[in-house]
Amino acid sequence: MTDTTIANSQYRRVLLKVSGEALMGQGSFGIEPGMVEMIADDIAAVSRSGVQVCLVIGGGNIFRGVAAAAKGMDRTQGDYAGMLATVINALMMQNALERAGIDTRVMSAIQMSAIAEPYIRRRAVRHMEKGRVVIFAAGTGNPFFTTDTAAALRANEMECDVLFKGTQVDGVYSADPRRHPDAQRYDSLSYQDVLARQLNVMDAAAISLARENALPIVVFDIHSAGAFPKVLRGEGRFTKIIETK
Ligand SMILES: Nc1ncnc2c1ncn2[C@@H]1O[C@H](COP(=O)(O)OP(=O)(O)OP(=O)(O)O)[C@@H](O)[C@H]1O
Ligand SMILES: O=c1ccn([C@@H]2O[C@H](COP(=O)(O)O)[C@@H](O)[C@H]2O)c(=O)[nH]1
Repeated sequence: MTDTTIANSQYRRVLLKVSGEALMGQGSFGIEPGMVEMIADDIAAVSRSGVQVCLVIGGGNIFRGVAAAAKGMDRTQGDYAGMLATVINALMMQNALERAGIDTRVMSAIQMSAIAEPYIRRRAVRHMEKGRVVIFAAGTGNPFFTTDTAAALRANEMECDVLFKGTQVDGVYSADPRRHPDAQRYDSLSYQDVLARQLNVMDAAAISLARENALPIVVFDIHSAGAFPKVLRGEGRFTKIIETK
């Protein structure tokens, strides 16, 4: 069934960055299938409304190169392992979306022809025009980056209207709210504010890439059912990062 309130949304094409960590649900590692299903149902509702959707999924629930490097692993090798973690998450999400009746394609930045299409920009656009949800896997394909940067990069390439970052927190705060419970949440901020105040909700490369194309970023908490359709309608708590004159 089409949600007409979403169908009337201001957005034509959007990229949702799904936190890898969110897929853990109540756990502390890996994937809780119920959580993937819940997020997939939300994505399905938005896709059915006619908004074109593409996804980048993090890998922090499985592997982060920087954490492995802190324990002595070669950073580059660790980053490749992290990118493979995002492929696992992408396949899980593809399966959940298909069970929800949504056509999907996984496109990987690292060639893996048995399980995913190679990333080709024009093909990705075409898939979305046909109503398929495209899941971009393996980040940028390069070490020393994150999936936030991959999300900003693909959102620019796909000419998305907005990048939604669905994460653990309900917006950008004056300091990390997990460590500073008294931190203040912002309703909106400029790219420059985020960079200058070192508000580490996203890495600087991602913010800079978004600023290049004046791509708005909306940070919201993805942990509850209906969170994605709700933020798309401009409801609930979130922070918008935009260019301010
Ligand atoms: N100023 C800030 N405002 C909001 N969150 C912040 C801030 N500084 C740091 N954070 C932290 O940033 C985290 C979100 O970014 P992070 O890259 O860790 O996760 P993610 O991208 O959602 O997950 P993954 O890397 O698994 O995909 C939040 O959980 C929060 O603790
Ligand atoms: O372009 C990229 C994207 C990711 N990585 C590595 O993968 C992990 C998981 O991604 P998160 O953004 O942390 O969820 C990341 O820590 C990197 O190790 C990468 O190298 N390049």
